[in-house]
Amino acid sequence: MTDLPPCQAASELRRLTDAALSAVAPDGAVLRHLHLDGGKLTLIDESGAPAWSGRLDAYRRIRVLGAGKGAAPMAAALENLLGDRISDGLVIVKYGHDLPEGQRTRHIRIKEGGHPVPDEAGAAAAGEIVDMARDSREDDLVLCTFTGGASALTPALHPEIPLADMQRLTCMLLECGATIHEINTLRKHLSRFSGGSLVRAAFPATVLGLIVSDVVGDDLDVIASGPTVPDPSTFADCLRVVEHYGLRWKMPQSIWAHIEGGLQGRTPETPKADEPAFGRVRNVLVASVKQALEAAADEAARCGFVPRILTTAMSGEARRTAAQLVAEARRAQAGLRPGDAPLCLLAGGETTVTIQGSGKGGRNQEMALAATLELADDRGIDLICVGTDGTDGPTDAAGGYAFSGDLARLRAIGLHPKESLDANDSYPLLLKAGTLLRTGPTRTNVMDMAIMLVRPK
Ligand SMILES: O=C(O)C(=O)CO
Repeated sequence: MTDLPPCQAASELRRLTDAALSAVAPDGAVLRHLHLDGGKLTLIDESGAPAWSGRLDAYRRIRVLGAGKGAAPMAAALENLLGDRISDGLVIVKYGHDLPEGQRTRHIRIKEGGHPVPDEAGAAAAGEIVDMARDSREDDLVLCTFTGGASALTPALHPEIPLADMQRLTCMLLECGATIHEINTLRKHLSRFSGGSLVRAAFPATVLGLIVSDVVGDDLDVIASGPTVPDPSTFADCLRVVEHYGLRWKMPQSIWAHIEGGLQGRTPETPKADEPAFGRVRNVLVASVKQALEAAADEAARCGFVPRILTTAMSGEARRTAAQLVAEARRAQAGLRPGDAPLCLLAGGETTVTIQGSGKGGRNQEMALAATLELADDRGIDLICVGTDGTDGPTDAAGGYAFSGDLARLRAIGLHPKESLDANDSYPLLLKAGTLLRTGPTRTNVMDMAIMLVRPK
């Protein structure tokens, strides 16, 4: 692998990225929102105000239940905070996302399951969590930790739906272009875990939900399919998704029969906001891409840049979004005079890639490659595109860099950026160019970030 181009921008961009990632580490996020003071536990909401507090000795049992790619460090943080006061717990993570040896939890079991396609291990563990929730009493406190990835990890399916059918439906949903809101509308109606069902199972216990967002808009009912959140969606919404993507005659019969049962009032709806169990629940968003961008912006200001957050809802086809970001950077640059402080423009969200080729890459790598092509004749604009979970697409990279004027160098070393982009083959090119970003798995997930540094021409 070639070394990174000798570019100050690369180390500046990496520094801002690291600041952003540490701000949304899920363990730190838990500890910012739960305080223990003289036996009194307080949950702090998004605005910094107390959302709930209670004395630990008022509870017979304190249990931790959760799922998601970043749920293990959250569980560890709860154990560090509450120690032996935690009676037991079970958290499901994606394979490979358990805690490292030596940092394992003592009271909370961590089990691994399949993601993005659910598997037997996830189904068994999710069923076990639902059973634990059901076993709750009024004097139990249930602490729930959820991050992205949890929906696939918790297929506690209604009994008439075989796991193989859910696996087939998951593949169909992932391939048809459905949004996460649409996919999770279906998931919420198929699992006894999701769409507020965990709260229904745990009633009359007190439930505190600690949630890390990997969803544009941070809708709590959508993140992880909202196990502790009332479900505003209905079976009629499921039907709309099924019809919109032409799935009615392709989808497994058992799943259609379940939805049809719901439409005809034979299958009960998911729990809604007026269900009494939600009177005993507090949910708090403990980390989101907004916090990540704010931390990067603060670090940028410390480094002498004038930061500006463009959006926390970046979306669209990766290569087009990259072009829009570059256009925004050029507009900002046009307003700079020599000697002005450089700018740092930040965007968070999640783009998509319509796959046309058979190459290797991910959303962020495609954005970086598309931006490199865009920036051929520019000067003073550099950017980084980062998947905050550290694994962009099916690769071991988190994303990539794009430096203005770098295209000529890439061509000189025999690379063909346009052809690689068209083949969705960004990974090998960025690797050879030395512009691939590798962070390793970060154990958090607040979607993607693009950070641009803009200097006067
Ligand atoms: O539902 C999930 O598991 C997601 O990844 C989105 O939060």
